[in-house]
Amino acid sequence: MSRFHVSITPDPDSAAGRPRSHLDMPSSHNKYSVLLPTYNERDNLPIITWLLAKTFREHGLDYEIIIIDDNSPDGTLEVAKQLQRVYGENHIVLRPRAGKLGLGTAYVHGIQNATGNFIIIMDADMSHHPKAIPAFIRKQKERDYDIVTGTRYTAGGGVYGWDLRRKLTSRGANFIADLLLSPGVSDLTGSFRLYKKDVLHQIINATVSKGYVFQMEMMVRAKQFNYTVAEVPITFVDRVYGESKLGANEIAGYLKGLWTLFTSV
Ligand SMILES: Nc1nc2c(ncn2[C@@H]2O[C@H](COP(=O)(O)OP(=O)(O)O[C@H]3O[C@H](CO)[C@@H](O)[C@H](O)[C@@H]3O)[C@@H](O)[C@H]2O)c(=O)[nH]1
Repeated sequence: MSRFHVSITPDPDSAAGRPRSHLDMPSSHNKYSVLLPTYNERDNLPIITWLLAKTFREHGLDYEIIIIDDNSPDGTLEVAKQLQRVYGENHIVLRPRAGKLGLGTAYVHGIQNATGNFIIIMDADMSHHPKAIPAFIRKQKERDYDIVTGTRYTAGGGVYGWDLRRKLTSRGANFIADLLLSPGVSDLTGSFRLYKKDVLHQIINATVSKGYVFQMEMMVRAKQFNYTVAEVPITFVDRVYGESKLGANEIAGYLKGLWTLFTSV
């Protein structure tokens, strides 16, 4: 007898009598482009890529993963190239840059060659789990929302693994942004979001910030353009491998960007 035991878990969708996904139809022609900005994510990239591919495949969804690496010294790009060989060029697209140019411009760079009609933006460090993506897509389809944004700060959402300083920084950044600009979203600094591509194009063209404040400004612009925004609770789990790039410079840049927006919008 084999020493290996294979356990087959019933598909929750078919168990519930739902159609076997394409995420509950009807627009199965949709394609999802995931933008993954990376800086020193060598250890995280294979895991997140595998989980993304698994999630999309299980639901019969068309997808591509666009990796925007800023010449990471840890060799992230080499890992990305290997993953491209495994998953294929149609599923892994490489959009490297010559140096560390910040998160905001990484998204702009990534979207330029995206072929999906929907764009998903998320971190590559496993703090955003791909298993939440079906909930984003279902929510989008509910009322054909322009944007679905993940929120840590609502019932069902949460943050794990941060120390008190980091929690206060995040809460403080949200509180100040909400006070000054009130874009009507409960998690302004989160970066796990689904956009219609045309919507994201217009928002990005109007967005002037660089770095981490970019996420917050995008919600301000969405409100200006009257786009419909829905929220999905997410659990943010602090990275296990590698380090956060959110240092004092990024925090100062955030506050400066916030003030510039407040005085100009
Ligand atoms: N290409 C590129 N990628 C970058 C850069 N800086 C960061 N990244 C990538 O952007 C993602 C998030 O960066 P982290 O530095 O790990 O962010 P964090 O501290 O976990 O911050 C999280 O919380 C912030 C506050 O709530 C969020 O604003 C942020 O987006 C993120 O979700 C990771 O995939 C990281 O590799 C950069 O300059 N260039």
